[in-house]
Amino acid sequence: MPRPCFDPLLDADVGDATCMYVDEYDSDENILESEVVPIDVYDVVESFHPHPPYQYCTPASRNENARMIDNRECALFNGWTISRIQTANNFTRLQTVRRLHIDCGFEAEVINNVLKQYTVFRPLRLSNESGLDLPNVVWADGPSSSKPKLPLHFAQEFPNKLGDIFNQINKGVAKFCPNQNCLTHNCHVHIDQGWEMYTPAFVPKQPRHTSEDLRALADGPCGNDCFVSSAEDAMEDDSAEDCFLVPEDVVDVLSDVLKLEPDMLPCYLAVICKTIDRQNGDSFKKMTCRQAFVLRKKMIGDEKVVQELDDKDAMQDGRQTPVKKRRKRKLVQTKPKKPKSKRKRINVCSWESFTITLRALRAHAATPASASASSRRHTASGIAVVTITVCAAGPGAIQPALIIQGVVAGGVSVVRWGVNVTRICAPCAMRGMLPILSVSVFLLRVDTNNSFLQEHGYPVHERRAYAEEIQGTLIFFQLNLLIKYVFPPFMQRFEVKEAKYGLGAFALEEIRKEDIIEYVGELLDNIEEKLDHRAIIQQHSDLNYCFGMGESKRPGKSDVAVAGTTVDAQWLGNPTRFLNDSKPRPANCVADELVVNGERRLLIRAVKNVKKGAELTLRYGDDYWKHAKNGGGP
Ligand SMILES: C[S@@+](CC[C@H](N)C(=O)[O-])C[C@H]1O[C@@H](n2cnc3c(N)ncnc32)[C@H](O)[C@@H]1O
Repeated sequence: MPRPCFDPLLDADVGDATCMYVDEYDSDENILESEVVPIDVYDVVESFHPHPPYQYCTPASRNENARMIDNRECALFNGWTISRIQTANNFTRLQTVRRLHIDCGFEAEVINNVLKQYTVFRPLRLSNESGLDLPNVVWADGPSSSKPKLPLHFAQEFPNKLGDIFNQINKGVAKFCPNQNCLTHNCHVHIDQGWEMYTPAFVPKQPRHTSEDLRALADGPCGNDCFVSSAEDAMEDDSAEDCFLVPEDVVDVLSDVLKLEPDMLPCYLAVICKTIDRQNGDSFKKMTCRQAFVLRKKMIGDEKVVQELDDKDAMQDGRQTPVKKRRKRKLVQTKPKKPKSKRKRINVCSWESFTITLRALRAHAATPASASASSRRHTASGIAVVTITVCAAGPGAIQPALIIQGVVAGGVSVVRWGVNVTRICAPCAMRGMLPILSVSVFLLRVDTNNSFLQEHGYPVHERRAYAEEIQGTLIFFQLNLLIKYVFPPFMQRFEVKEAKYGLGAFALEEIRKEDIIEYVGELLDNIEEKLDHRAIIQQHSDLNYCFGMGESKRPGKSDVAVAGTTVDAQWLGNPTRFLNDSKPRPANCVADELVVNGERRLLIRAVKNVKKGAELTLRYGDDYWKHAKNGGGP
């Protein structure tokens, strides 16, 4: 029955059309309470189709994957802009259309047909709630056929011991969200869809080589006390007394590393253990390759290796060819090899663009233990355990193709990446997919004697807090890099190398005026909270990668406690983090702030042509240096 409707705002009876009755009933269906709620009514045109609701996983660093597509890569839509990129809106629209074409694979003609009805194509994204179907956006009504679900068998259960290195690593790995737009571990969208355990957990590797195999594998001794040159003493290795001189904490590190890389050459093991800098009156300076060799032998046990390999053979024989004769292994003492000239040490990665990332990793591993940018290559006491997940990814495709794991010790990489990444990317490209390299990095700080804290005189409470955080604890961070056509255009054009002030970014080819690259990093929501321990590291290392947005667009200006106003490239970033201050000369780049798809982003834009080999620079501004003078850090 129609009831009169009184709008308290209008103080008038407005009839039935603009209000709704909300009634509460008792169990006998009598109205207990009735409320009249005014409602807004809009005329809906027949052609209106509301955009279906969708959800993003909310990334911690939403701008991480925003590769800007320039007109050389995609010139198709240039005519669509009113003028050259001048305004944030124009820019956003152009980027959006280019992504539709390049990243999402829509034909230019299809996009054109949809958009040509607009004189100037209208913003494709009007607000946070409406807009564009970007790749990897998870739709509320479930993934469409073009967005394959991650198979559930990726979920793995594994036993964990508290305090064990694998426990620590796996805690971080378990909830890593595979979405390239998402850097959140506990991303509820993916977890809701049963993707919690996307990344295979770290499990201890089984050794495949006996000690003597390792001697045979080494190309030659790396120095006088190398385990290879001491092969003649091999028989006495078991009772080698100098191994008892290795302190317990160093032995613990060795034992942890052996769980990750049981077949690592003792010379590399020694490098890692050497990074534990014991000053304060302790006589132990470094582990020798021979000590590492003997300790490995004691920990792993050659008989166990042989037994396990035989068991594995037996299992395979049982499964595949019952009649196949089992190959018996024997423990043999190999003859010592003739020492060759000094072995060429480590060739980590021949894939140049990836080396940049590795360099950054090494810097991370080393930073807290070093006093300045220039010395950090030499003083290092960290181990980074690196997982690289290579995903074959097209629109929405998120299946990891390969996982590479390894260890990077501060200053020295001890991983030999067994896989040429281009090989993996090639088939993706052939299938018309965009190869995406997604990198997760786990940095394990090993600073068991707090030496750097003591050295730098932190007050006791801070020391404890900091030590708790880093000592034997996993500092977990991830990098998601979108790599297209194997070499990402921006990485190809930059080179990070030694500059006047630490590392700097140098042009590998001429960079033209108005060329752009995004400054990416973690988008910090609450500066005061999140910069807590960063401040210590920044102050200590004298390096600050925070870039303030809003009023100030300079690195280091990070004291604005407003959501999303600082991009911190300390742990996540691209080579723009290495742009140094041009002072006192004018800079060749400036930073622009843009709102792209409703999110604040920073672009570094060349303001003049930059010649090949020249350093790319910015003006940090006086505030930055005032800040640094007053104790550095944010
Ligand atoms: C955003 S980082 C730039 C990359 C840095 N050079 C590195 O090695 O990682 C900013 C830091 O670089 C150093 N820096 C950059 N420009 C400088 C300049 N003109 N003079 C002195 N130090 C500078 C300062 O330590 C500053 O905190």
